[in-house]
Amino acid sequence: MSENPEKIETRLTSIALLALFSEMGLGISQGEIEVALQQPETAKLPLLQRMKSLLISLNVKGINGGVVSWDRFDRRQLPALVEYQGQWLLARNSDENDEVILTNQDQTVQVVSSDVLLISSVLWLKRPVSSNVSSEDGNEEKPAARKLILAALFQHKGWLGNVLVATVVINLLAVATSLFALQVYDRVVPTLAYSTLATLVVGMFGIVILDWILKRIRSKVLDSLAADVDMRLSKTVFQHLMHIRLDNQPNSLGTLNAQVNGLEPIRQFFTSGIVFGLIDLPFAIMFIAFIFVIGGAVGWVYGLLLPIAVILGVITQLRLKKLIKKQIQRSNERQGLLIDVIRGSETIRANNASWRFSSEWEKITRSLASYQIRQKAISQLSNATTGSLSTIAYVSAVVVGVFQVEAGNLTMGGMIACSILGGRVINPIAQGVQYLVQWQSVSQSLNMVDQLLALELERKPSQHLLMGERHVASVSIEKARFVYGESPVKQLDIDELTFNAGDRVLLVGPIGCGKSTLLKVLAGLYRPTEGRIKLGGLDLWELDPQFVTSHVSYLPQNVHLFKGTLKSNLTLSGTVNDAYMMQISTELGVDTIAENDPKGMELEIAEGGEGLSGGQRQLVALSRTITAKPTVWLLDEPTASLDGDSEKRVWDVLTKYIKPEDILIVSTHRPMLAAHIANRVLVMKHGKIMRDATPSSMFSSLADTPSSTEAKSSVPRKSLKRGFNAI
Ligand SMILES: Nc1ncnc2c1ncn2[C@@H]1O[C@H](COP(=O)(O)OP(=O)(O)OP(=O)(O)O)[C@@H](O)[C@H]1O
Repeated sequence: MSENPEKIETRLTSIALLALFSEMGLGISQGEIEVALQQPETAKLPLLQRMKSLLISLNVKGINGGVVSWDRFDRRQLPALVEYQGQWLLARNSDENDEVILTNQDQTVQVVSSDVLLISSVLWLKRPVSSNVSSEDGNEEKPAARKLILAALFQHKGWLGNVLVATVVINLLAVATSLFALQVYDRVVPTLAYSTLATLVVGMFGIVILDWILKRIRSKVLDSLAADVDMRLSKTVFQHLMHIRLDNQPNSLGTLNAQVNGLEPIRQFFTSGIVFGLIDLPFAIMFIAFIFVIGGAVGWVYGLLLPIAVILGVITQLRLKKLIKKQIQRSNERQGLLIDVIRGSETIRANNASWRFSSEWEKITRSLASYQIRQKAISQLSNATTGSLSTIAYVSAVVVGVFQVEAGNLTMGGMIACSILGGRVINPIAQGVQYLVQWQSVSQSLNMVDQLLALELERKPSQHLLMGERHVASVSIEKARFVYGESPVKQLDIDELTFNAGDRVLLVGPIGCGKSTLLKVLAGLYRPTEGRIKLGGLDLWELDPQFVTSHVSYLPQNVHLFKGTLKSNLTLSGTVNDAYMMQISTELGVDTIAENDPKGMELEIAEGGEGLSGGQRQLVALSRTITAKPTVWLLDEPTASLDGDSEKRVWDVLTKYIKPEDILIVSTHRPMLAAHIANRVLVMKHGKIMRDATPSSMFSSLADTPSSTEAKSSVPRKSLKRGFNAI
């Protein structure tokens, strides 16, 4: 849409903007706004562009905004500025539903009925809900993913117990190695007592075998534990994903993908990593105590290494925090772009737009690479420093040991035993530092999974679900409003509408008027933001979803087929009788798709339905809908991709299978062919029902009403103006 200069006579004042900015929590003074408003180059710009440059000059970023007419504005998005009696005034919600509180320029307030604002414009600004990995104020959502992991691990406390015992024994065996060295150097070497040596060697041999067995058992237990935890978590997350409210799904596929896949690093960290860390680290402290016992002051060397290494790990972690957050965001953007490009490859080629996506890809990859290089540099610095610290600790321990030997506090054997034990201290400490560093990525992944788990489900898990009547005799709408996400524009605004058994309804109206939205809301795919949808007198959202889907069938405008066979796509729900499916498919002409293929109904379908034409896909979807035997048929442009003959055939088949008591609602831009089965026509505009009449009274004028240019041009210019995305 090109932006026509909008002739907004009403002057934006610093007082009105100040009031709105303070409501939004933006700390901007009136003086700053005055200066920004007085810039001559912006004075002649259309309102939205002016607002944009105003925000830029005020250095305010990340704000969405737009201008809409009051009757399409979602009032829950107040406060906003409303054009009223030649002034922009701050409007806030009042306790009374039909009233709005306006703040005048002189700071007095007036309460007006929302009806008086019907023709007013609304200028709304909003900070988008942060899609960041964690909230800026650190006020994180409850750690659902952490809880899930701990619960999954806790379920295996028997296994964890075994691992614990094995690790304790393995560590104690390490003490035996150092005692072996102590005995050999102090007892065997001075006296050449070979029998003692032989006994010690036999003992050590047994210890080595035991150590080998225990380590094998431990790794097997941990691997199967990890696999089990992974399975449980993936199942929970996938189940959640399958039941998220559709109108609540994140817009970014890259983010969604990362949220689902975020479990991988978490699982690895929590199972193998943390189990080792939790057990090995306390043992490192125990070994330091042993070194104190054997080598006295030598113990201080390792005692000092531990806090230094922990400080190093914490500092590294803090340095990585912001970097990893940005890296994940960029990586999600890249995944989203990739998915978009693969899906839209034909459009990209046809429009010669590859360069645009290539340059976007390069831009993201470049910044991602720079984050990765910086992240690697920080991690490697930490690894190298830990390595050097370990060597310094070893050398220092030897030097201190020499003085201890000189003072007669330590024998040669004791010194070697201390060195062996020192190695057992250094390893877990170095590992601990690595875990601290890894924690940043793991914690970001945890936040991603948390965000996914925080998305509202279609039905609350604890909700008591109702089962309706066997026959659904009516579908009704009561004061239903629907808005997409954070949008301030109501895409559905219907006070009362009832469909009764036997209704055959044509839904017509200009593009984007809300026909598909209405069908999705009626199908229970989108939950109305306000109001209710009733199925057979019961609230659709309190009914068992299986009951809803067994009565209501929705045919989407854009048909999606899945990887599999033609048959598996026709019988998607898995509850369809094969003979019935074949009968419907033959009547619709779906069987002709497989006619020339030796595989017949087992014809392979690629991801997204590749391999079938648009019309063929529509026939497959229609077949699915008819075989579902619904009571309420919601068809969104059912014949848009079909030729004249196929369209006629589809209507004949539909007429045959729709029972007299069923309810049929069809959204269409080509009403004439469907008109013969309709007994009611609804005309929509701006999410509202403008006319509800019989076909006979409507069709004489329909040719130039609903989807025609007249309908489009009759949209008041002010009703929906442009918005802008976060800048
Ligand atoms: N997922 C979405 N997020 C945000 N806005 C949306 C979304 N889907 C649709 N809209 C907006 O909602 C409005 C109604 O869309 P809808 O698809 O219901 O129109 P329609 O009458 O079915 O159009 P058409 O005749 O072209 O199919 C449009 O203005 C559209 O921009």
